[in-house]
Amino acid sequence: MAAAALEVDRVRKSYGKRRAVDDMTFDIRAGELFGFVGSNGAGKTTTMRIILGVLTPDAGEVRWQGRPVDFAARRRFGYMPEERGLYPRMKVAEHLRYLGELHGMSRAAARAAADRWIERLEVSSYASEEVQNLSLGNQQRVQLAAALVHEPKALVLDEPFSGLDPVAVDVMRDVLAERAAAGVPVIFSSHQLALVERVCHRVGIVGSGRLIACGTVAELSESAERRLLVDAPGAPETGVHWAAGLAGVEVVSREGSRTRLRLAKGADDQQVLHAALATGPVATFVSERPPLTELYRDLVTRDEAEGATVVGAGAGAGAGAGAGGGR
Ligand SMILES: Nc1ncnc2c1ncn2[C@@H]1O[C@H](COP(=O)(O)OP(=O)(O)OP(=O)(O)O)[C@@H](O)[C@H]1O
Repeated sequence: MAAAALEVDRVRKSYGKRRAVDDMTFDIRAGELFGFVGSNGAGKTTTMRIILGVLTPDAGEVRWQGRPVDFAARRRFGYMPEERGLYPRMKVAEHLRYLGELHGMSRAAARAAADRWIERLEVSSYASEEVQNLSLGNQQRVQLAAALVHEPKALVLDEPFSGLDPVAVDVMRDVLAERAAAGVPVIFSSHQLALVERVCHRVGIVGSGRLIACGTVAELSESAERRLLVDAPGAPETGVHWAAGLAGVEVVSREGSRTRLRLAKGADDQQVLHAALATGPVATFVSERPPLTELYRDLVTRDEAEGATVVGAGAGAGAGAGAGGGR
């Protein structure tokens, strides 16, 4: 297990009376793709701006490799802001070279890096165009190149996938996975939960400024209601279902002899098996993991109903929370 590279420790930020980020604690490990998800206004952008030092927290701190993040460390981070931040009238290649030099690269190194990323992100045909003449999706590819050009040690990306076509999504995903594989901790926010589930090692779910859950999707699903898929070919396909009336068991869907069931916490799956066997042989009896989209809905709804409950590995833990979260 890689050690925490970037730690967000009990960070708070208010705008006037509104608490935008409240006691936010999590870490991102070297080589990890960390998905940062949550409803609109939950506090993701504010947290990422604090990581980058664009905003100062009211309390708490951000650490890089165990030390409070300072200007020198931040200079080595790559950032893709939500509002994007390219100069519209600058030419693509020129812009990337300029940003490389701004981050301390030599002219030759900045030129080589700009050329490399232009090619990797498939915007070569626009290298001499002004940024403003590119489509929004292509501007976004350039924006990613801008975050990468100085070979950052950590990547913080605010909704990098929004508005991209499917091919561009694949390019973006591959580049982020490559960077992570090279040891770079990568955090990105997104509302595309299926994508987050596919690409991220761990996920942090934010609700009302707090981290309400954090871990691998498998870990997050441990706190959710269990699902079973049961195929009982001998059971009648119409009429009262064989699982109806079992304590804590809900029939979610029914397709021929196959049934999907939801089990409340503490419900006994053996009683389900007995009931299924009572109809004849059982062809399938497997636990299913709900997709992140459903886990997210359950966790956010539960959090809103219960208040400050924190679930999952590392969520809300104290400084240096490196607990749990295997891949
Ligand atoms: N400059 C600001 N002044 C006042 N309130 C702000 C400011 N920036 C953010 N907020 C408030 O802070 C809260 C968190 O906003 P933030 O942009 O961090 O959310 P988010 O999770 O990134 O949302 P989204 O998914 O919509 O981008 C919101 O209630 C927002 O209205």
